[in-house]
Amino acid sequence: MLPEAADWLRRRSWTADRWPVERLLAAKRAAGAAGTVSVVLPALDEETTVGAIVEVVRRELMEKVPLVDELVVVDSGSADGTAAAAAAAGAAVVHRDAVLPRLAPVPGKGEVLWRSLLVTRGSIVCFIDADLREFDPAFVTGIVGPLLTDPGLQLVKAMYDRPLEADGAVVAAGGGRVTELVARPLLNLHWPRLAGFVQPLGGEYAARRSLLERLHFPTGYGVELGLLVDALELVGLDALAQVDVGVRHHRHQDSQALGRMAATIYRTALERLDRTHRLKAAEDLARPVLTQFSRDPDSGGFRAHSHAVSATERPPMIEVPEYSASRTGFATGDPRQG
Ligand SMILES: O=c1ccn([C@@H]2O[C@H](COP(=O)(O)OP(=O)(O)O)[C@@H](O)[C@H]2O)c(=O)[nH]1
Ligand SMILES: O=C(O)[C@@H](COP(=O)(O)O)O[C@H]1O[C@H](CO)[C@@H](O)[C@H](O)[C@H]1O
Repeated sequence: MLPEAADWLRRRSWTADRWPVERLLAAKRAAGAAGTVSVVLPALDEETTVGAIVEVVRRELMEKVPLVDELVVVDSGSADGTAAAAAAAGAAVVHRDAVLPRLAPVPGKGEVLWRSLLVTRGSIVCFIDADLREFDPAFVTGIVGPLLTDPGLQLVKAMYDRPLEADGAVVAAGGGRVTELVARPLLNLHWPRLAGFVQPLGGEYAARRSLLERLHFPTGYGVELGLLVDALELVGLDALAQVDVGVRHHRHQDSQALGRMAATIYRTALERLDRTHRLKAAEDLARPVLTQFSRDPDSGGFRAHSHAVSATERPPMIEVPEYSASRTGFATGDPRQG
C-alpha cells in the first residue's frame, strides 16, 4: 500500500461509537445551516425492507434525536409497493420521473441519487441503500458525525463486514463480490491512494452538498466508484474518511446481475482513466500491489494485507534468441531435433 494510503488509513478510519448522539447534536447546533442533514434512500422494488429502515431513521434520528432534518425515498421506477411502504413509515417519497421532468430519466441507482440533490435541502446528504436488513441508526450517525465535527472533511463512507446471506442465513463471508473482484483491484492499480477504503462501493456514505453538486454522477451502479474517484481528484484524500459501523445485512444479487454491475463499474473507471489520460504510461499506472482487508479477531478492527499483483509479461517467444535457434532444428521436419 502506498505510504500515503497507509497513513490515511491510520488517520481517517474510525468507529461509529466515536460520535454519540449528544456529541452530534452539539455539533449540529454549532454548525447551523452547515449542519442540516438529509437522508436519501434510492429504492427500486424494495417494499419488503424500505419501511423498516425509514421507521428506524424517523423514530431514532428525527423524533427521539433531532439529528436528521429530512428523510426522502426516491422511487427509481418500482413495480411493487415501495412508495406506499416508504410513505406509511413516514418518509417523503419522490418518484424519479417527477424530478427534472424535462430530462427523461434513465434506469439506474446513480440517476436517482443525482436527482435526489434536486429534491433535498440538507447541507449534508446521507445515502443509505433501501435493501438493508437489521438496519442500525449508527449507519447514519457514524458517517454524518465526522462531517458535523470536522469542517475539513467532505465525504465519509461506512465500512462493515458483508456476510453473504440467503434467506437471512449467512452462507459465506464473501459479500461485496464486485468490490473484491473488480472495484478493489481497479482502485489499487489505478488510484492507489484509495486503497485504504475497506468498502469503496458501499452504498452508505455521507457528503457535503457543496461537494456532491460539483461531481459527475454515473447513472448506473458506477456511481459509487465514480464519486469516490472524482472526489479524490477534486478535494484530495485528506477530505475523505471511513467509519466502521459493524455488519451490513442486505439482499444479494445473482452473479449475472453482478456481472452487469461489474461491467458498468469497469466502464466508469475507464472513462476516468481516459479523462485523466491515465491510460498512458505513468509511473503509478497499474501499480502492481493489491491491498485487501479482513476483520482482526484481536483488535476487532479491519486489518489491511497487501499482495503483489503479477505484473510480469513475457515477450513474444519469437523474439527470444534461444527460441529462434531451436526453431532451425525443428524446421528440418525431423521431430527428434526439437
Ligand atoms: O436502478 C436502480 C438500482 C438500484 N437502486 C437502489 O440502490 C440500492 C443498491 O442497489 P442494489 O441493492 O441492487 O445493489 P447491491 O447492494 O446488490 O450491490 C438499493 O436501495 C436499490 O433499491 C435504485 O434505486 N435504482
Ligand atoms: O459491493 C459489491 O460488490 C456489490 C454487491 O454486493 P454483494 O456481493 O451482493 O454483497 O454491492 C455494492 O455495489 C454497488 C455498486 O457500487 C452499490 O450500489 C451497492 O450499494 C453496494 O452494495
